[in-house]
Amino acid sequence: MIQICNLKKYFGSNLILKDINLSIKKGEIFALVGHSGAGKSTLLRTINGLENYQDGSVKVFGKEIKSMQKSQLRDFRKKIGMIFQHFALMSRKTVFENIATPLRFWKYDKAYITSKVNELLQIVGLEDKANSYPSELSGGQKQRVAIARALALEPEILLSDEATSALDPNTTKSILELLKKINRELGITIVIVTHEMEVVKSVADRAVLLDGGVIVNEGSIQKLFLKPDKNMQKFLGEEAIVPENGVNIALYFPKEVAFDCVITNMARKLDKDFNIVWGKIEKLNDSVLGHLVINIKSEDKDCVLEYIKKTGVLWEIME
Ligand SMILES: Nc1ncnc2c1ncn2[C@@H]1O[C@H](COP(=O)(O)OP(=O)(O)OP(=O)(O)O)[C@@H](O)[C@H]1O
Repeated sequence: MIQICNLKKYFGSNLILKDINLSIKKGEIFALVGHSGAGKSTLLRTINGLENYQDGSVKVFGKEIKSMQKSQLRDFRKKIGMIFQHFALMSRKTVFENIATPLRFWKYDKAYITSKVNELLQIVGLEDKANSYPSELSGGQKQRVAIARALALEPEILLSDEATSALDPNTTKSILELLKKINRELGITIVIVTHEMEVVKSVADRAVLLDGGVIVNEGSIQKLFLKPDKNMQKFLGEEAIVPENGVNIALYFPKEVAFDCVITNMARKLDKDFNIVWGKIEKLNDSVLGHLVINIKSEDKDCVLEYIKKTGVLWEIME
């Protein structure tokens, strides 16, 4: 659905996106992740033609954005909704009118607008706020209005630029649930820009990690988080503090073995002592992942590794 090849984007003489390659499938929730200034928003905005690009290709629905005429671009943008961190609502208009704005622009008839806006209010759970003004709403409610407005023209893609960054954790959770519902029930492909790991973990199917305009990691959420590589570890700020004696082994439990009693079975079978240095279990989208670091005596290394290899648990020696 979205195909980006060898994309280069300059602002003046500064190269901001450096040879980006990625492809986003229909129906996915895809995240562009990275620290501030990594180029996430710029990359997102090339997808709906809000930013131009100097080199490479950005194809959406099979069409190259750079080669679209103005009128083609207008029709194309109709199929792509967008939401922002600060909602971008019109303060002098009611919730109803905010949501109706794109429909009025495209000159839909009155009856259709009324029924469409009411349907959208129901989807986002704001049936009782049609006549309220944005200033009378909480942050989460404002974002719901913005989502309803973004869905008004029945887009195939929804772009979300830090849509939950200004919200508290509980509101973030409810907005993410809404985005998941929209993805699942309306079949809309969603591309999310975020610097919040919790957002990526709870909704995305796949992600790319951007650093200085370069994709430094990519793949399914399970792949990125199950056994984070050096780039992911740096981004996550996870600095493992481990004992200096013996051998430290990091264990990663994929969902297939997440609930197996691997460690207690190993201790019983091998009759070896080990320390648990640290561990965590977390929810990734709809699956569960465990991560544990153990410390063993150097002389036990071979037999412990031999045992672990048979369990399906991923492992690495921490140097
Ligand atoms: N209109 C612009 N003109 C010049 N430089 C820009 C413009 N927009 C963005 N940049 C620069 O491009 C780089 C990437 O910005 P971008 O907003 O895409 O990053 P980001 O990863 O989305 O970060 P943030 O979350 O802080 O917005 C930054 O160095 C920024 O200063």
